[in-house]
Amino acid sequence: MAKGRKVTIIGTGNFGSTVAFILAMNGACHNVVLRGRDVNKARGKALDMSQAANAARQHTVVKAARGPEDIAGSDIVVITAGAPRTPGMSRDDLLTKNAAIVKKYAQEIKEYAPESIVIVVSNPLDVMTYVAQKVTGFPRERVLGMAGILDAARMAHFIYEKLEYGAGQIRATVMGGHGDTMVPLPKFTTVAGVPIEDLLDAEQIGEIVQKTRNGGAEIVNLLGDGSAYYAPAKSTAIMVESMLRDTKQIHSCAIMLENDYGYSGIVSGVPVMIGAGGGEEVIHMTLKPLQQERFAKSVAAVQEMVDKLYELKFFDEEA
Ligand SMILES: NC(=O)c1ccc[n+]([C@@H]2O[C@H](COP(=O)([O-])OP(=O)(O)OC[C@H]3O[C@@H](n4cnc5c(N)ncnc54)[C@H](O)[C@@H]3O)[C@@H](O)[C@H]2O)c1
Ligand SMILES: O=C(O)C[C@H](O)C(=O)O
Repeated sequence: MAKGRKVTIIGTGNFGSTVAFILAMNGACHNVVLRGRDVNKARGKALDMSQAANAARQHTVVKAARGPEDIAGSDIVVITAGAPRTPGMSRDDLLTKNAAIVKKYAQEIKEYAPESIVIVVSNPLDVMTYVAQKVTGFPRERVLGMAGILDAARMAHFIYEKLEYGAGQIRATVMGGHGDTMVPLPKFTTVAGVPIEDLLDAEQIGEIVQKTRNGGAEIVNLLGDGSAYYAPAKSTAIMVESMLRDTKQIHSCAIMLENDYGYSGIVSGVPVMIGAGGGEEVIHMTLKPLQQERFAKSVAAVQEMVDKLYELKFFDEEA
């Protein structure tokens, strides 16, 4: 029998479970594997989702990993393990805690699924993507971070709130890091092809940009005990399905920059063409000086956290 496509989700909390559920409901692949700290919990969720797939007449089977060896043969591995922030915290406050978790699982992926494509979602997203790329040593096209699709979806929603029309037709663009310095790009944003600058005034657009930057924190404050997961999980599933179906569509993703937008050796969010090979090509847009300046600020914020990890000797073999 031909080998089916296999997607492993590491971390079976709110985010990981929701990504797995979306993939199972869409029949995105043959196998979804849940790798969690608590094997019985992962088994319970896997059974529940496999039964849901049957109800949906889908062929996807969800299984729990009993140990790291069960991730072998994965086409794609999504790392969702890590603490979420709670009210009053910034994503950056999760740096050292989540870096250790991502490092552990990146080592596991390197050993057991060396041919896989890795999608990182744990926060702070850009630094965790950097950690996963350095620890696995995979080429940059096989280590991507998910954030830009989510941030653009939020921006689209806030545009809809102002306009009260156009839902589903709004194409927003956000680049830069997934933090307070992210760079929403109104000049690359349209409603059914109409530039938003023809529909909203500068003050309204400024409010949308600010709401987009604050989109994650708004939900953290409302939930009280964790962060958003429905829109993040759907955004991740879009990336997974783009790879499985080799769509070659462009999405904003975090990737190690190599002579892109004036930077090398640091991760940030940029438009990437996604296909069967992962992030197959970084797409270069012409930025205006103010946009370039904002992007530079965002890259510098990520670089600062990466430097902190080097100061802590985090990347040394024995650390
Ligand atoms: N990139 C994005 O846009 C985005 C969006 C939402 C959430 N996130 C991030 O995703 C991560 C997960 O969020 P969530 O809502 O699923 O949180 P959650 O608390 O529901 O689940 C966290 C998962 O990580 C695992 N985990 C925690 N500590 C661990 C450790 N020391 N070792 C191994 N596993 C450990 C838990 O067992 C659980 O499975 C967080 O870091 C959050 O900030 C990112
Ligand atoms: O805001 C968070 O901490 C989680 C995530 O990065 C988000 O944007 O929803």
